[in-house]
Amino acid sequence: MIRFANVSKAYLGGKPALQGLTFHLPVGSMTYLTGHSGAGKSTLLKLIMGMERANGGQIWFNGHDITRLSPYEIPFLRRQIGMVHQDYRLLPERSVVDNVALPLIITGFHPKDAEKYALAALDRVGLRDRANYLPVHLSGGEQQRVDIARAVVHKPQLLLADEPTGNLDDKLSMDIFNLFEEFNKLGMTVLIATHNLGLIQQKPKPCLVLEQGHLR
Ligand SMILES: Nc1ncnc2c1ncn2[C@@H]1O[C@H](COP(=O)(O)OP(=O)(O)OP(=O)(O)O)[C@@H](O)[C@H]1O
Repeated sequence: MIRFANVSKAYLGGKPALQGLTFHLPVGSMTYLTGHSGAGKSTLLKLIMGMERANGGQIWFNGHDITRLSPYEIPFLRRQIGMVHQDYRLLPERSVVDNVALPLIITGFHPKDAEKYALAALDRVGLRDRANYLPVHLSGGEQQRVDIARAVVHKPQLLLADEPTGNLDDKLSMDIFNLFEEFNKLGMTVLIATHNLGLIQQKPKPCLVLEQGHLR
C-alpha cells in the first residue's frame, strides 16, 4: 500500500528531518512508528498525507508516486486516508455528529447522507448516544473516539494516527488501540505514531523506529 524508497526531507534552513527512509507497509497491515521527540514521526506522516513534500526519493501509494502529485491531485490522495490527531481538533461549536459529518459535507455529500454515515461511524466507536452533544461535554477519551469516527467516516484505505493517546491514561489508551485494531481487522491499513511503549509491548505489531531521521 505504502512504499518509501530512499526518502529524505529537510525543512527550509533546518538539518534533515528524515534521511534515506526505505520501507513497505503492506495492504491490511498495522504498524507502529516510534522514536524520541524530534526523530521525524510527524514529518513522515505529513509526507504520506501530502502536507509536506519530500526532497528526495519516492513514496508509492497504491502504485502511484505521490511525491509527484500536483496540488490539484492532493485532495484525491487525502480522500483515501484518515488522520487521527493527539489533540482531537473538534469544532467546539458544532455537535459531535456534525463534526464527524463535516469531511463528507466538504466532499459534496448530501447532508442527510453525511449524517447517516456519521451516525454509523459514531456507532462503531460506541458513541451513537452522544451524537447531539457538544464536544466540550465529552471526556478526553470520548473526544478522541469522535476524532477517530471522523477519520474513518469516509472509509479510508489507510488510517494514520499521530500520538493518538498522548493525552489519555493507560486504560483509555488501551481502548483506543483496541479500536484501531478493530478498524485494521475490517481491512484498513493502520500506521500509529506513538511514544506509548507500554502499550506497544502489550499489543505487539511490526514497528518502525526512527532515530534522528533514520530508520533503525
Ligand atoms: N515546519 C517545520 N519547520 C522546520 N523544522 C521542522 C518543522 N517541523 C518539524 N521540524 C523539525 O524536523 C524534525 C522532526 O520533527 P517531527 O515533528 O517530525 O518529529 P516527531 O518525531 O514527530 O517529534 P514529536 O514526538 O516531538 O512530535 C525536528 O528537528 C523538528 O524541529
